[in-house]
Amino acid sequence: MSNVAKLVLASGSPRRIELLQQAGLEPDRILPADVDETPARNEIPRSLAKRLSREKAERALSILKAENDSDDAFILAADTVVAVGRRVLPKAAISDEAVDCLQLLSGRSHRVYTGICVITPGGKIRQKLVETRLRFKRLSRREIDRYLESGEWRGKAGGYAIQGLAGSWVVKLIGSYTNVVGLPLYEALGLLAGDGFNTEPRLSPAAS
Ligand SMILES: Cc1cn([C@H]2C[C@H](O)[C@@H](COP(=O)(O)OP(=O)(O)OP(=O)(O)O)O2)c(=O)[nH]c1=O
Repeated sequence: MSNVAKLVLASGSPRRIELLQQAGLEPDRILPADVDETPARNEIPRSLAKRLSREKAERALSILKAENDSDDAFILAADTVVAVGRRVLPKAAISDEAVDCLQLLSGRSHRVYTGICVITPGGKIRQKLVETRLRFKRLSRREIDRYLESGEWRGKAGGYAIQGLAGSWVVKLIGSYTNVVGLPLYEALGLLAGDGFNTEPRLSPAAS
């Protein structure tokens, strides 16, 4: 199957680009879509992730439409939320926020939700919500302080990045690992393929 359609990733997250590349896909265009990520009153974490992924995809669509460039585009957007019960953890911007998150996650179970949204060239909207459950080991104050020095927490939901140092804190993970990093590959490719986008990897001979 050949692809005449193009893939537009509605995200500024380098992790999402890398994950798509890992699956052998290269977005034709990257269109970061800025949306207000504040949870609505009483909004539960899974609903937030789903709503924001759709808003990001719709924002990208309106940009493409304004440029008259939406006809052959599959738009893919995602939003990742880390939660303890109904509580949504912030995307840590300052170290105090990261400390609060890490103290809360220490020795506890939590969930990571990623909402994914695909808008097809015909304007169909497909959504999925993927959940991963994790448990971290207990973190000492010293471990948290060392982690802060790494800077890996910056801009990450829940104040950690599983693909870095925090990977060694995982006692248990149930579900999709790539979901935690920001884009559940199995489900995202499934949504794209379900509407006719060719998700076969574009292999380069030197790939290792
Ligand atoms: C929990 C976790 C999150 N993250 C990242 C993925 C996302 O980039 C970020 C969650 O924020 P998001 O709002 O989902 O994404 P973003 O603002 O970085 O990018 P965009 O809205 O443009 O798509 O946290 C990791 O990289 N590793 C992890 O282990």
